[in-house]
Amino acid sequence: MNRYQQPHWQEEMKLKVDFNNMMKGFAGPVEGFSKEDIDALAVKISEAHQNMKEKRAAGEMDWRKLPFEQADVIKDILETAQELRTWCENFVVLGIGGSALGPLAVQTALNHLHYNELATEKRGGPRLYVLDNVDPERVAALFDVIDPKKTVFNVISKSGSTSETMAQFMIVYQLLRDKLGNTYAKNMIATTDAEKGNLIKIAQEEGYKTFIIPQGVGGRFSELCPVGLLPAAVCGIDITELLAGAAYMDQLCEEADVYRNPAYIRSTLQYLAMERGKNVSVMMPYTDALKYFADWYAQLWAESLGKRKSLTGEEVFVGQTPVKALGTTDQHSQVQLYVEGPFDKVVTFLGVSRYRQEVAIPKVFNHIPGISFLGGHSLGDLITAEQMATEYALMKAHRLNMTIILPEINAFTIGQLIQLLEIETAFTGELLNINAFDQPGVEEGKNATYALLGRPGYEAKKQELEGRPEKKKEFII
Ligand SMILES: O=P(O)(O)OC[C@H]1O[C@H](O)[C@H](O)[C@@H](O)[C@@H]1O
Repeated sequence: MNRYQQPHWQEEMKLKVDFNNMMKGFAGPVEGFSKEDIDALAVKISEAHQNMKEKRAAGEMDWRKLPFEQADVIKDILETAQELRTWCENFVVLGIGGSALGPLAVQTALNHLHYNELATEKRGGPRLYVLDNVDPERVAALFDVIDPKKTVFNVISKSGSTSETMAQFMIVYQLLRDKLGNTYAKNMIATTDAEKGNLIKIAQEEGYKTFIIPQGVGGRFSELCPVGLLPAAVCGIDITELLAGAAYMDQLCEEADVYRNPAYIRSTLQYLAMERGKNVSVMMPYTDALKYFADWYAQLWAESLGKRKSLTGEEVFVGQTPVKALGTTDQHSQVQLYVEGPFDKVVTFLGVSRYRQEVAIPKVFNHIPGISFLGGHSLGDLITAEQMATEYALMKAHRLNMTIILPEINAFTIGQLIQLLEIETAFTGELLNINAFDQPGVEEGKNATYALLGRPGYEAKKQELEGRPEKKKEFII
């Protein structure tokens, strides 16, 4: 029996949403929304719920099945991870966007925060590197610090054709062949679509271990399939707990009543905020462990909701610009803007009730009142007080904000958070009447890259790129 079936564990580890001033009457002054505002959307909400059901039945949202229906895949992942942990010192993800941000977010949340700096015997597993760019300096620098023979490269691409990932793959392929000869395939794992793209074909021809990204699971919704589960398992994260947390949240989000469904209520409030011109959604965790969750959320929210056309073809130009912030760090950088700048933001804080480790501030310098008040508290007290103070400052300035509270950071709560934000994003897409699962704006850029690099068959596209220089610009200054 896994833990999501245990009621005490569920309740104790359940994520909570504090609406701060998003809802009138809950707390604080006036800016938030009333029950009447929400109830006025009752028809829309019930249609959106119905549409979600239909899409799920049609297999368009199979990421919701991931916490429940992958027993064979999980077995394969766990066995592979166990074998790799006996010899692999570095596990390198080659991927970008949805094929990189989830592994990075989960790793940072659930493994040691200075993980990659620890000696192997203390870590009890390989270092994880997520190479999500084609910056030549960064790629070259990786090869300075890893021994390719003791490294496994996990090339991840849903489409199997993303230029950045394929370029990285080609570089690693050559490197491994040069260093390891014909045995190189054991250092390569491919995670991709069962049919689409070049990667699956190469993987099969070259004999790589392969994991499949299921149909109906788009890149930015793929953390809980082998995309995220394999790197997590290899690095010692309890993926069963991660999935149990997601399953638990998924069940809570089956609820049709908006007031009882955590994803629907957050979606509805965001939708109302967008209607009032709140075009920016800030995600601000008060823990370094969730720093990269803000990056993962940024892609999820931006690509899913930033759309020109509605489902019925009208030009709507909707979406909310996601902003990544970190508490307390960005209190000293961005919060001035949030409190006094334009009234165009909704801030979501990610708070933690119990930090996994505490550090006491010693009672020293008692004769200096300006700092002696800190002595005797813990850093956990300080960061929590600063989070509450920022919520208060925003409320006082009538700025919309809400808080998702994790009882503590563990695989079960992280699984919940992933599922909550994915369902919230999909449901917001329904409220906005747009397709939350495509990204036509990005495809255009991908095609333009092919054209600029002269990929055969894209000459026609190249012609379309009016005004784009075909050669590197001569910079004048
Ligand atoms: O996983 P891949 O097919 O390589 O795609 C990687 C990324 O490519 C594009 O930028 C898409 O807009 C993203 O949604 C996707 O996550």
